[in-house]
Amino acid sequence: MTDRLYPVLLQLKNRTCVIIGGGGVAERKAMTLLQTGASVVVVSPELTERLQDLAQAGRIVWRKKAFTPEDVHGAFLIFAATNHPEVNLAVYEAKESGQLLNISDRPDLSTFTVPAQLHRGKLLLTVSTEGASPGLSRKLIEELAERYDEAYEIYLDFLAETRRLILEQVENPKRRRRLFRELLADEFLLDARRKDTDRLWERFMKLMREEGEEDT
Ligand SMILES: C[C@@]1(CC(=O)O)c2cc3[nH]c(cc4nc(cc5[nH]c(cc(n2)[C@H]1CCC(=O)O)[C@@](C)(CC(=O)O)[C@@H]5CCC(=O)O)C(CC(=O)O)=C4CCC(=O)O)c(CCC(=O)O)c3CC(=O)O
Ligand SMILES: NC(=O)C1=CN([C@@H]2O[C@H](COP(=O)(O)OP(=O)(O)OC[C@H]3O[C@@H](n4cnc5c(N)ncnc54)[C@H](O)[C@@H]3O)[C@@H](O)[C@H]2O)C=CC1
Repeated sequence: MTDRLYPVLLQLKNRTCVIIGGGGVAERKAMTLLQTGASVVVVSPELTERLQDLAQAGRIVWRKKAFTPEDVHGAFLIFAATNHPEVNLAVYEAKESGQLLNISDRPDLSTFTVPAQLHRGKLLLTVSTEGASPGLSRKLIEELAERYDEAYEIYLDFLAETRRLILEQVENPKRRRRLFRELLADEFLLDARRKDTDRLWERFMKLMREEGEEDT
């Protein structure tokens, strides 16, 4: 296997992301980009209603025009999402070296494709089929959404916080590892599901006490 795609998670805060096209696909990309804190620019003579609202509210910048090569200037990520394959190819030609480009109808020419995604607080699940079936990616994410419910948001916040405390307070590496592993026991998730944060923290304190005793 030497043609695999490599998954990465990009930090986009305040980075300029330029979307060429203002239809349904552009809208979907804009919505997920906005959640990252990216600066979103949309180049298109027309926009969907939702994109128009975002432009009006100042959440995206709208360049109301047909694409010209200088539109990609300064972009960290570029999305070519017009309904004209020749325009999407012109974006490909305009791309400067080092810029990352997604072309909605040409995964073969794209530097990256976008997976289907599910966020549960700090937990992110993604599914990709290397372009074989975006519909299947979406379907699998819907299945995962049932299994990995909203409780994971509370659970991940708890794991993040306890991890911080353990790294701060527990020096013995063996003990640390044991604690991290024990925090993955089902009962913590079940408490999170009951939204019982008091109980979660009681359990954690008990665990810390017991672990401390084992070492002495
Ligand atoms: C290669 C890729 C490039 C990219 O966009 O990055 C690409 C390409 C294409 N998509 C097409 C169609 C559809 N795309 C979706 C949905 C999504 N498409 C997404 C990603 C990707 N789509 C990348 C690969 C991802 C992977 O590997 O799995 C998702 C996951 C993420 C996102 O877009 O944000 C998002 C889930 C949204 C969600 O979770 O809600 C649906 C279903 C729906 O809308 O319900 C359909 C109709 C059903 C079908 O066709 O299967 C077509 C044919 C267009 C035509 O008919 O002409 C092409 C072009 C081609 O295949 O060449
Ligand atoms: N990646 C994906 O998930 C999917 C990809 N597709 C592909 O994505 C493309 C776009 O799909 P939709 O958003 O549904 O199309 P759409 O027809 O709803 O929107 C196209 C947009 O492109 C704009 N546009 C047209 N010419 C332009 C130009 N010269 N410069 C700038 N903007 C221009 C139009 O104003 C319109 O806003 C199609 O090629 C389709 O094959 C379709 C469905 C899903």
